[in-house]
Amino acid sequence: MAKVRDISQTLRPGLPVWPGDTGFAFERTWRMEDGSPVNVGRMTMSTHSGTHADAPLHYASEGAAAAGMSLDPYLGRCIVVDARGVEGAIDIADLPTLDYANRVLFRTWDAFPHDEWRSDWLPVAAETIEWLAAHGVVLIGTDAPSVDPQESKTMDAHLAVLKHDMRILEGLVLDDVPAGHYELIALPLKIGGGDAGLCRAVLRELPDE
Ligand SMILES: Nc1ccccc1C(=O)C[C@H](N)C(=O)O
Ligand SMILES: [Zn+2]
Ligand SMILES: [Zn+2]
Repeated sequence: MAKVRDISQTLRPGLPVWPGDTGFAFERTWRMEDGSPVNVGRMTMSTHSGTHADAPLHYASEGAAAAGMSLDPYLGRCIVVDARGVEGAIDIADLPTLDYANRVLFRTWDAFPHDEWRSDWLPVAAETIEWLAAHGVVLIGTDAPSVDPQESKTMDAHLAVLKHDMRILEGLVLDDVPAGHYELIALPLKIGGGDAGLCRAVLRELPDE
């Protein structure tokens, strides 16, 4: 049985979220201790909480919503790239050989900041996204909260993704994942009108080549 690595954040009260965005809340609305036959809960959260897939609607008013996105980009062979130590932004020079992988996941944190909001993440340069698109890449993932810097107003990386109709995963947890090739499985929730889709993202080890 091929090893499966969970690369998803745990959604929980206190989950660090984008400054000013909706915090994660969970409450039980039906309780067995109150005589209900079952326990049922209710969640309140931002669409961009935790590990998620941006929908094109997030960065383009006419873009596809989460429920309407093809699942193909979120299933298949990928390469995990260790980008730790890169200064400024992930540039083309920081890329390894991308043989046999049209999905690229970037690890940027030494240790994923599970308990604090960090705004100093490593973004992906728009030129890098253009280069990746030219080499057949259909999905870019990162352990950062965004492919653009927090203060970006021009959203250059997202707009490069839009131009080539690529897809994005953000908020991955790659601390325990060695660089290399894996099978990615990260299906976004089918949210009608959603600007993003929460994912349970995993990597499955590939058979020895
Ligand atoms: N929650 C937000 C509120 C306002 C502005 C951005 C966000 C984001 O989460 C960024 C998003 N994850 C992105 O795709 O870059
Ligand atoms: Zn997002
Ligand atoms: Zn994004």
